[in-house]
Amino acid sequence: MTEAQERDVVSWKVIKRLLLFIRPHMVWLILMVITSLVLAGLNILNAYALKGAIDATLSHAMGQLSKYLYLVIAAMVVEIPVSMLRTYATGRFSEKSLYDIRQHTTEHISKLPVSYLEKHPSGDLVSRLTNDISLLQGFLQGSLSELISQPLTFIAAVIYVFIISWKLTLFSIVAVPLLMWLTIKLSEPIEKYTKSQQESLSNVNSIAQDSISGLVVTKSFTLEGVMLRKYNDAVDKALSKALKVAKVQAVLEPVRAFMQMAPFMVTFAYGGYLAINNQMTFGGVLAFINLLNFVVNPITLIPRLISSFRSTTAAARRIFEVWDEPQERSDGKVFSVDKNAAAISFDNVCFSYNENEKLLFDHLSFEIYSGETVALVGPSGCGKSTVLKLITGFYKPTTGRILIYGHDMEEWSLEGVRDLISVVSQDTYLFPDSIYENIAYGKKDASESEIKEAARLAGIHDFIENLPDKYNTMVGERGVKLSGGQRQRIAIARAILKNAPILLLDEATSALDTESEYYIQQSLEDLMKGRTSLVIAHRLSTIKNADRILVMNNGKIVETGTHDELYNSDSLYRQLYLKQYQLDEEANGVA
Ligand SMILES: Nc1ncnc2c1ncn2[C@@H]1O[C@H](COP(=O)(O)OP(=O)(O)OP(=O)(O)O)[C@@H](O)[C@H]1O
Repeated sequence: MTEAQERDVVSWKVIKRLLLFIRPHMVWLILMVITSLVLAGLNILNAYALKGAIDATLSHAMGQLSKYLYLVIAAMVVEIPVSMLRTYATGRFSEKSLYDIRQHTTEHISKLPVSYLEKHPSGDLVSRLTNDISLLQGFLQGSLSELISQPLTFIAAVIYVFIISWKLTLFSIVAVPLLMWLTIKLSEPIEKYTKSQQESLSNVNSIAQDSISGLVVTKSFTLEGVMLRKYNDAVDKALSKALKVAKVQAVLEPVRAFMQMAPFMVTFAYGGYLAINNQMTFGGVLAFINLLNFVVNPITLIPRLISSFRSTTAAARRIFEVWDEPQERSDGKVFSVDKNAAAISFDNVCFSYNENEKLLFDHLSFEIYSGETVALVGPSGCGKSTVLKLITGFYKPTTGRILIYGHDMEEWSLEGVRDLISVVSQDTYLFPDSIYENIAYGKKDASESEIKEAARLAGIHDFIENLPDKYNTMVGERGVKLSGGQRQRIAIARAILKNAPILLLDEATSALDTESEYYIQQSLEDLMKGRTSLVIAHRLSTIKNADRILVMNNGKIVETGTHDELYNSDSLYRQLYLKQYQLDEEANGVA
């Protein structure tokens, strides 16, 4: 099989998969095709009536003429409801199918593992959801029904023109197969170009999204020019691919125009000759010319249909790539919380993000008991945040086990584990929604009083009440209208509302100034009461009160103890503490 043939087989497989997915709406597609065929049939009927009417007029047969007139009126009466039905069926089929495709894609994305989401720019996924789905839209709204109905119309029209005059038919469409072959060959690169054009557009989207979400940083470092250049480079690449597609389409245009005009030129010349020599009636020639549209149009549509088919295949493949990504597992059980067992236990856990890479955790073992507050410290990059990603099941240990309340993580359902955990991190994400909703996300079906109580405990209620829209105040993407401390408090209120037994704090106060940090620390300490807490603190001064401090280095726990125990010994903790103290002093001195 040649490369081109292999590509065609793959393309058909992609279209077959698309059609199988949207088969619940096939009845509307079938209706769309049937109504298109009826309309085509009516056009042929009109051509037949035209032929009859002209021949009747030329032979002064009044009775015959009125018979054909009634036929045209009857055709019109049928045509009106049928075209209405066709328009509705087209809309219903395409919109319902697109709805399903969007739903399935979004749902699949929401179930993708964090490892996939961390490796793929979100702009790329957004682009697949928007640009690629728009390409499918064009196909489903028009090209697909044409792809099915036009060949049928063509066959019906060819049969009728053959009946009128087989000689004229052969003469007029003799060059068409050659032109069709030429079209198919010329349009082959379109699929490849469209795929890379869509990939470039994804890149444009990613850069745009990153630039917008990082706008504050961009401006503060006066990097607008750099970002703009990056963006323009990406747009230029997408443009050059788009122009390549346009070039191929432009080359196809003269072929299309020739395919459209040539049969008419032949018919005028040869049909006129046959009529003058009484081998055909004038009505027959006129009907032939009229019907020729139904022979020629499907053929001239071929370049556009092939081009649409190829673009659609490229877009569908990009969407299926997402569908084929393995989802997070959804099996496992929900166990009851056994407070006698360690809440979290790492048993000889080995882990690295990428295969063949040095182990980040090398037989890491520790336990955190129910009700304990444990701090995890260690040099930057030693894997503290990764410990949290393993506890929340975002990543799996390469070897070893993680136990939650005595049960292997592998036996737990991931949702079950996550329901037991509240995470508050320095990178507080607020949804582009109201403050009320942002807190309410902590608990399904939370009542208004519960939400306000959580806000009160987080020390943010009074602030919210003083806002013009109070709890209905909208927070922009990432909560740009709020200070770091206010965002942090909303996140804490959300965690309070969730009321999970395990609390994971990932440098939750590191982004705040000392004063805000002090107040938030109070709220966090309230939140920690009666829960099992694992705290990663950037500022070691904030974890002095932890029941135990685990010091991690080179993938293992190297020291364990209270602040006093560790500080008063010759420990890595003491070194880290003193170094930070020195850095803080220097920073304050500069300030
Ligand atoms: N998704 C990822 N894919 C590949 N490597 C990663 C990923 N996330 C983190 N790493 C790497 O794993 C190592 C540990 O990262 P982690 O964020 O867990 O460290 P940390 O101790 O929390 O660091 P810090 O104190 O600086 O926040 C780092 O070398 C980091 O580059």
